[in-house]
Amino acid sequence: MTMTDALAIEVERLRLRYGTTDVLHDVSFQVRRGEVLALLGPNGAGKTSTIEILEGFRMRSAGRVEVLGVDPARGTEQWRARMGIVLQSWRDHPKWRVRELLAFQGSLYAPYSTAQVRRPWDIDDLLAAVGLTAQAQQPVKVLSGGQRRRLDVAIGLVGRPELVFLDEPTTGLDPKARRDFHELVRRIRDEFETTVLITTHDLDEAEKLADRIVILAAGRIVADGTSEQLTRQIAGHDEVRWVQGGEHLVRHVPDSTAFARELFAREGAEIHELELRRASLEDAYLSIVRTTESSDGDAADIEAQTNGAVR
Ligand SMILES: Nc1ncnc2c1ncn2[C@@H]1O[C@H](COP(=O)(O)OP(=O)(O)OP(=O)(O)O)[C@@H](O)[C@H]1O
Repeated sequence: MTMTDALAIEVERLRLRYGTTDVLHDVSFQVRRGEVLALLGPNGAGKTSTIEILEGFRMRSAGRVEVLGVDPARGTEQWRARMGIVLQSWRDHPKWRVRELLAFQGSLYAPYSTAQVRRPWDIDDLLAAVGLTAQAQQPVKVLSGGQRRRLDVAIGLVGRPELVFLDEPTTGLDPKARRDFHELVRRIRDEFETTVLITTHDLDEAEKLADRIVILAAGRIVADGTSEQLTRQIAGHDEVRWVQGGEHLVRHVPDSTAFARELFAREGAEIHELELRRASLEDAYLSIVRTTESSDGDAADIEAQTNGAVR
């Protein structure tokens, strides 16, 4: 296997311009096969535009892009059959019954079945995996919002994709459905080594699911690393609270456990109501995005921050 075979996605100095506005500026990142990558960023950062370029739905202005070894601008039907896509917006198939729609969508992938990957996914198994067995015979139009979202996910997975794009897949799902969905993503990664690129505004979800996180802000990559690496990047954001001599005290420190140990060694029995709060991915995300926004879009500043980001 060459280095390129080990990568599902390679993006190098990608640029996108709408009219006179640059939306993506020299975006570079890679996704390894079998990896779950979360693409995070504020509204309007350029996540959907990036994904649409990778899917072959939008032309780039400059840069090099390879998805499953192919330039998406020249992607064939055979290449497309190896990918699954779950878009933000609903598809309109109101009269179809759930099982019938999935079976039809699945049949489109049958010609692309290989000895290694049997396509499509067994429909009853897939219905069970997304929690729609009870709705199998219902028309799509009577599904609730969350059930409809599960069906969107099932449509994205029915072709047993090597790579799946999930654009905010859990919006509108209840907590149980969200947890089931997380299990499903782990299952397709572990059992089928599916590569997953997910966009989400739910940082807890990104932390739980993603092997790696890329943050896009104002069309630039401002961080790229594991959740732990990103969180460590904002060292000094752990919070320690305690009561001593009737006084409520708060400190922000790089390592709350080490600080508490030292505090106890020094003050011992004087310490009451000790609380430690570790910096979360959300703290890291907000800090990274805030720094980017406060630099007022100055390219030189952003370049300097990007060089300092975890890579
Ligand atoms: N067809 C278009 N013509 C002009 N500008 C566009 C077009 N599509 C998107 N944009 C602009 O490009 C920028 C990036 O949009 P994009 O939809 O990629 O962001 P996003 O990160 O996916 O946002 P969200 O989190 O809100 O979905 C935005 O400023 C948007 O207004």
